[in-house]
Amino acid sequence: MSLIEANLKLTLQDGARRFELHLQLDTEGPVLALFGASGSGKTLSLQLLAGLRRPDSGQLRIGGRTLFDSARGINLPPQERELGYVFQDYALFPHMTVQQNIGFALTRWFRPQLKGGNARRVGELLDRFDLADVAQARPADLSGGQRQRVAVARAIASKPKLLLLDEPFAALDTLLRRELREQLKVWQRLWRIPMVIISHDPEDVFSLADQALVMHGGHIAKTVDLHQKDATL
Ligand SMILES: Nc1ncnc2c1ncn2[C@@H]1O[C@H](COP(=O)(O)OP(=O)(O)OP(=O)(O)O)[C@@H](O)[C@H]1O
Repeated sequence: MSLIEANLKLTLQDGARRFELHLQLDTEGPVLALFGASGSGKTLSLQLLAGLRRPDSGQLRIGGRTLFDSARGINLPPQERELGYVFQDYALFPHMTVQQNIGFALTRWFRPQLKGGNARRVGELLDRFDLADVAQARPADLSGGQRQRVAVARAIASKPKLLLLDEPFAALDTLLRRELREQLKVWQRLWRIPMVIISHDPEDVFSLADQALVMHGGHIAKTVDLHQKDATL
């Protein structure tokens, strides 16, 4: 079965500036890289998948489930899409501790305490992501690498069907980048969560993904099977 089946259109207009996005893909993943020049439409594409922006028209199915279909009037809100999102700047809640950030999706405003299986899940993530020592710290008191690990742990806490990562290594130096890339690979294998990763870095693409979607001017200009020996982007 396809992981993502999308045929989505969106036109953005701001004065004389106009951008037409047409995201058309049918892929099994499990790890996809969205690669392309700045302004080619990568972040917009991720926002359409996540439901953070509404396409003008089209259909979207993830794991066989229809999330959007303009003809049938279907548009599931982000919280019902069962997706995890790691934002470029991580977007951690500054007033919450690491533990509360990770547990956020598992709690409700009227019942903020983590109980039973959810508490165990957060404990497991704190250990796995090497964050147990900083569980009670707030994001401002963490290193860049720790913040990134909190963002990934928070995004997978509720066992999403697909994890979306927007430039997850952009804010990190080269050494840390390499280390976290290897970690992400290990986590992906461990939890078997399909992923879509935006990156400018061919090294990320080749080491993490099964398939690269090369975006250009708002559409997918080519799809590259990265398991081919002579694959080029
Ligand atoms: N309201 C708008 N009106 C017109 N064009 C817009 C509007 N908002 C965004 N755009 C354009 O949409 C394009 C795609 O933006 P997007 O953020 O998806 O690019 P990107 O590929 O993620 O770039 P980067 O790698 O720099 O993050 C950009 O060229 C941007 O200028």
